[in-house]
Amino acid sequence: MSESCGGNCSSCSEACSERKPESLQAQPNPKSKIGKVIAVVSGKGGVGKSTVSAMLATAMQRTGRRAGVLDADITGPSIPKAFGVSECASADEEGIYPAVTESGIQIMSVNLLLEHEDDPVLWRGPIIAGAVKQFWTDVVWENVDYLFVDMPPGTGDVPLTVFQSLPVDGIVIVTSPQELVSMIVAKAVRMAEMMHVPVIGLVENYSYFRCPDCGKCHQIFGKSHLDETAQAYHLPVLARLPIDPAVAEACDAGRVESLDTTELEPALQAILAR
Ligand SMILES: Nc1ncnc2c1ncn2[C@@H]1O[C@H](COP(=O)(O)OP(=O)(O)OP(=O)(O)O)[C@@H](O)[C@H]1O
Repeated sequence: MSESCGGNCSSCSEACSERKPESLQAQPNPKSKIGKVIAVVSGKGGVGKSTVSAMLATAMQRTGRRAGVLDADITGPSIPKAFGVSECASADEEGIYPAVTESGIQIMSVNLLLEHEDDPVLWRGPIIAGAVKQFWTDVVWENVDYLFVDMPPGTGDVPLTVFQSLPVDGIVIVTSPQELVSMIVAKAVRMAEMMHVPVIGLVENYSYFRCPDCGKCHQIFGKSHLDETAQAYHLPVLARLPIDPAVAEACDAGRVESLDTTELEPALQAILAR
């Protein structure tokens, strides 16, 4: 240790034995109060990750706890539309305020900062990652018990930034039957291990379609391989959601909060057990 050591390793380049490992975690806005942070991830786009994030937040809000959704899917933001929120976020010298949905869920998305929601976001990776970090550091999350982070698909810049900068308490992996599920889960599990974040479990979307006439279930995308994968990685299957035209309609119409979330109850319980 140098004689002039002030105990601040971040402003010192000396490789002394007292050097403390630096945390890359960002401080939230001083006005924010956030309980647990749950990341919702998928291997590729379109498997229903945003829908599952929105439905989990809806289910959580229904328990009387306060939910929030941080839309980290900057180039494909779908959270405001699913909740039917179109007004811009407001801001003052204390920070940016999330939009609040009909049932009181706080949401923040790049779409709430754009003049027109159909404006494309043509930013490079580091800028996108920086914007997501700002959704943590600059946004005033008011007493959110569970903040769901709708991640962009895959393992790029943004997921890395989220796992390094936010204190993520657990990951929910969303898959679909037609994916190479074992590879997708393997990648997510490896990423979670490297980031020291526990995986809460797996949600399979588009699992089956129940015929409205005869009630028979059809596996439209073929046989699911989720059970074998879940066993191999010692992970629980938290839910299997059917292909349901009502889900697509509700999300398109901005009424995700009107959906029945009973099927997600085991996922909710597993999250609450964290
Ligand atoms: N179980 C379901 N039944 C019917 N439609 C669904 C279901 N889940 C999702 N959808 C619809 O599929 C579309 C894609 O879903 P969503 O946006 O949630 O996917 P995503 O994985 O978040 O995609 P991306 O990562 O590309 O944003 C949406 O229109 C949504 O309403």
